[in-house]
Amino acid sequence: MASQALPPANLPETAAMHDRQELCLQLLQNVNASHILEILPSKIHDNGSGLFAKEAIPEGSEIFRSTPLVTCVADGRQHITCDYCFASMAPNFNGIDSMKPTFDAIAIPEITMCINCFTKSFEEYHKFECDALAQFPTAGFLTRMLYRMLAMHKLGAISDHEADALRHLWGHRGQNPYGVSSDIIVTTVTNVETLIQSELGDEKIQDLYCKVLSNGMLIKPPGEESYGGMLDLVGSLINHSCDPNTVMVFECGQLRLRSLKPIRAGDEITQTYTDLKAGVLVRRQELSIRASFTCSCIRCEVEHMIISALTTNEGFSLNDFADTEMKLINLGNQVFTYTAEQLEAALDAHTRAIFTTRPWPDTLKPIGTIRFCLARLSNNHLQAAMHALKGCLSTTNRSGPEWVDSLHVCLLYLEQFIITPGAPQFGIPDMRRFRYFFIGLLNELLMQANKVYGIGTRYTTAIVTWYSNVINTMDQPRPGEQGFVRTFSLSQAPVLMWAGIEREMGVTLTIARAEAEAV
Ligand SMILES: C[S@@+](CC[C@H](N)C(=O)[O-])C[C@H]1O[C@@H](n2cnc3c(N)ncnc32)[C@H](O)[C@@H]1O
Repeated sequence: MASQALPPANLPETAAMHDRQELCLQLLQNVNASHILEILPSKIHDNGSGLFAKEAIPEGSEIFRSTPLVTCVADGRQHITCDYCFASMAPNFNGIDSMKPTFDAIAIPEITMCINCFTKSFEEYHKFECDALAQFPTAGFLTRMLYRMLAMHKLGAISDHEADALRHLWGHRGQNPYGVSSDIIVTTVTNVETLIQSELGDEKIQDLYCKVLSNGMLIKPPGEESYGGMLDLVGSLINHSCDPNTVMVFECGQLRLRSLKPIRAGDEITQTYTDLKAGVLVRRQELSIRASFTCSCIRCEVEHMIISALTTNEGFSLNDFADTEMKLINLGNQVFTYTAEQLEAALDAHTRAIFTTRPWPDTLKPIGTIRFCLARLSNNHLQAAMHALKGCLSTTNRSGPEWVDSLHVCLLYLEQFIITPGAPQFGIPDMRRFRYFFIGLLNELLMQANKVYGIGTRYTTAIVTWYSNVINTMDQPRPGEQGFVRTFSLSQAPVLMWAGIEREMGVTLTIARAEAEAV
């Protein structure tokens, strides 16, 4: 049912979602939940709401599926990705074919769509959105989501309870949500109002824009750049932690929320709003700019203590450290403007500027990311494999999406080396050992990906195909067969030694843990 006024004014502006329990129940009824959930005052911060588990949820399970209120393709991908179903013409980053959907696209001004999707989107919003966006081709994805929501509102595609819920989400108006200044918000709103000819008026559109900026989330397939953005009403109620207990997966046009660890009845459900491959200072900076808060989760507090101790021992300041980390991240972002030698020299210069007596510790972020950059730039498969392995094993955090991502990228480099090893060199373990190490890690990737993303998703299906192709070429014992765990560990030791990685940074396979528990 269409709402004529968005949103109805039956509560003060400041009322949080949990103050409207009947609305909360309606929102939760509209998602396909596998576990009982509730919306209550957040335990993490003051005033706002949060999503809570009402019953225990095991690790690696689906919590709910929801169709987002609005989705939108990412900036720069408008001409290669369908702006309705997200099918993509772009090659995916790892070249696994089953991850690449195909479609018959039609290009309309500023975006591309599958033929069938065009008809559906025309009815839902395109009728009004298309001409408006053609006059504002530089609009970023969050602004395009605002256009879309206003077009949807005009066409009656936003229900009363959705409009009501939008009203009670946090918007950070006046606090530069997503780092967007008040001036830009006003200009954007004036543009949108003229182009879409919404009858809502400045104030309500500004409010809605701030809610889009504060609650819009990225759609990011595993291991790839973001495809787009979405606003999901229940998803928007999930607060941030740098040690989150859930992950959002976008699959078949739907948001799937999955548990990353066991969640007890009464626990608040959390997700990350930031890249967990960054260190605490950069994460806090990013969260403060984009989401207007300082994270004080346990992981942040512990990491902060470690860095503070380093600053005292090594004689540099927290600001020096944050600046250097930013410089290293920028090196990684501009990786293709360097040669491997130049990148190594820049890494060395930046880190020596603060760590004068010893190298940047291997487990301190963002060294893992830089090692992957070195792997990318290496024109020698052996060097690339060594850098990638060091990058992958530089973290002690061995679960969740970041670990899946690291394992995946590392395995691509190891596979290249195994296929084209080059002339044997002194100190390199024999290829048989390398293969056992590789298949053990690939099996680990499969098990971790199933847990994080769920069995049968596009990603895990592609990993299954990869694993099946490789396993056929392997000698026995294979993962799951008697003797494999021992063979893996005998193979891992010389590989780590060759790469100069401490033995204790090696991988304990999930199947090894299961085997040990069974004894
Ligand atoms: C997407 S909303 C989350 C739901 C929000 N609590 C509500 O009631 O609508 C994001 C906002 O919640 C607050 N928030 C989320 N996680 C937080 C955290 N860990 N610490 C402090 N504030 C947080 C911030 O104000 C952030 O901009």
